[in-house]
Amino acid sequence: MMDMRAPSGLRFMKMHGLGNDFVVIDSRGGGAVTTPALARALGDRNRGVGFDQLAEIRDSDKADFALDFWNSDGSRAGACGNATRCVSDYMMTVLGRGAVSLVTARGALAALRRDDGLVSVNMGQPQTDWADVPLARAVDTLHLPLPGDPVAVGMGNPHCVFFVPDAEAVDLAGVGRGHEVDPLFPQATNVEFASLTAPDRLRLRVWERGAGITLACGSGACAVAVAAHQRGLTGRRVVLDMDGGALEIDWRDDGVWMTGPVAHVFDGWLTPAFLAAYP
Ligand SMILES: N[C@@H](CCC[C@H](N)C(=O)O)C(=O)O
Repeated sequence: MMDMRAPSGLRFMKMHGLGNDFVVIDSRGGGAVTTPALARALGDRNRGVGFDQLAEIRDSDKADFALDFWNSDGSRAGACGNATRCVSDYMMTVLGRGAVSLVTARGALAALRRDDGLVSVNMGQPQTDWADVPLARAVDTLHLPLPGDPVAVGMGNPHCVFFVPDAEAVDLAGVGRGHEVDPLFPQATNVEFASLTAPDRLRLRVWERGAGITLACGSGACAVAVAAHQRGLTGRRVVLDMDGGALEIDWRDDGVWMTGPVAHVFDGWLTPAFLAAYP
């Protein structure tokens, strides 16, 4: 019988930000362990643990830690705002601090815990040039040549933002995948449908690249806030109401700040047998 007091295998943490859920592996002090096959297997909600994204914490000589992101289909993601907030909160506890620095594929980021317990991350400046999103050819990112007149914004990952009269009425499951793989986005894209509900508030529903419909998307919320301001719909500070709850976005001179709740739900151990099956 397995001794539950002395688990073997690989430890993981299960976290979420507004229901956007994550498996987090802390690989500091060792080598990276995630492969596309392991991410896909772990992301399976029936045969694995299940998650929208996997985040792997690694050592960094430039910041407190580095973070790599994987989607549940096994693909890599350059940014994940909600996982960044969750892992930063964990690292602030580990390091006994109220603020941390980190490095992701997009570069150096900073996070802090506010007095009200909510966690903020500076996601950096948005990428509004077509080549940086990236798009397949030179077009106006504020008015893409696609039906629905969407906006393209990069937040370290690509976003295609549609402003619609009523986000609730969109058949997200029906149209999401088609937009995700639109040839204008050579690396595919996250897809957002947003409607203005107040001068500083939007309702947002998200189809994520590599994960499908999720309850919330941090980088998506940032992209929508940037697009809404660029289109003259809002100021620089807005609240985004998603299926899993609300995020505050503030596009400041030093970058796009995102603030919201985080949750560390449980820890577990991946068995040696599971790990051996998905090298
Ligand atoms: N949930 C995330 C975004 C995750 C990455 C995305 N699916 C991609 O492939 O770019 C967030 O909170 O930002």
